[in-house]
Amino acid sequence: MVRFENVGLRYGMGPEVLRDISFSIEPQSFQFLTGPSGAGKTTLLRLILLALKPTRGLIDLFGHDVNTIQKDTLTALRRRMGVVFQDFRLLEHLTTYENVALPLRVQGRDEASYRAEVVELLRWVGLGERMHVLPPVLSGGEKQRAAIARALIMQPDLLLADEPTGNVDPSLARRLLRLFVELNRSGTAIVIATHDLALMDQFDSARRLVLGDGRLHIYD
Ligand SMILES: Nc1ncnc2c1ncn2[C@@H]1O[C@H](COP(=O)(O)OP(=O)(O)OP(=O)(O)O)[C@@H](O)[C@H]1O
Repeated sequence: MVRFENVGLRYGMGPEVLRDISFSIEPQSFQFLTGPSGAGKTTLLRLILLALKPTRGLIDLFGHDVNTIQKDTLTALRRRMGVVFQDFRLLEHLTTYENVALPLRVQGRDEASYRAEVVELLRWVGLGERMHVLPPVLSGGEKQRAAIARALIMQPDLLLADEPTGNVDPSLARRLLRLFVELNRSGTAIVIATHDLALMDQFDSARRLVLGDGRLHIYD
């Protein structure tokens, strides 16, 4: 579903942050993306999300070359990807329920057609009791799970999560990992960017994409 061939990226006139990156993400696969701080994990995720264009090389996303993609195709491809940002990006004036339902509302869907779906997803992430409160009242871990639910409501083919356990204690990190593994078993491809070694060790059969010095090393 994602293929990079000799991709390079530099910001403005700066040095190349990513150099000759080649790899693929297969449907229903699970991988960690890791490497030291500043290695380019977020940059790589932003390339997949079409938030950045490569300076050189080829990126193929769901069978489309991102360099020649039309704007309407771009929107359709973005919809196939769910993303959990490092800083959650929840809207503070909307309840947990409303935040998670927002992508559906934006699509113009009628609330009656999705209410049960949103409630079920919120229960699945353990926020059944917190759906009517505003984000400032949620704990870090609850915000994290709300952000995950919002990324999942559109049933993406690919879920990208940037440091999803960065702000939670180890026991919640384990629960979140179980959530991602369960989701993967139901068919979603997953990329988790993290430098949490303990987290990766809990799922050591997962593929590891390791960034360092602008290059990518793959451990299957
Ligand atoms: N908008 C930008 N403009 C210029 N340089 C940038 C920009 N964003 C990131 N960089 C640089 O690109 C490099 C890679 O950054 P990136 O955020 O992708 O790394 P990371 O591996 O996600 O780091 P962390 O683990 O700390 O989040 C860093 O040297 C960073 O300073």
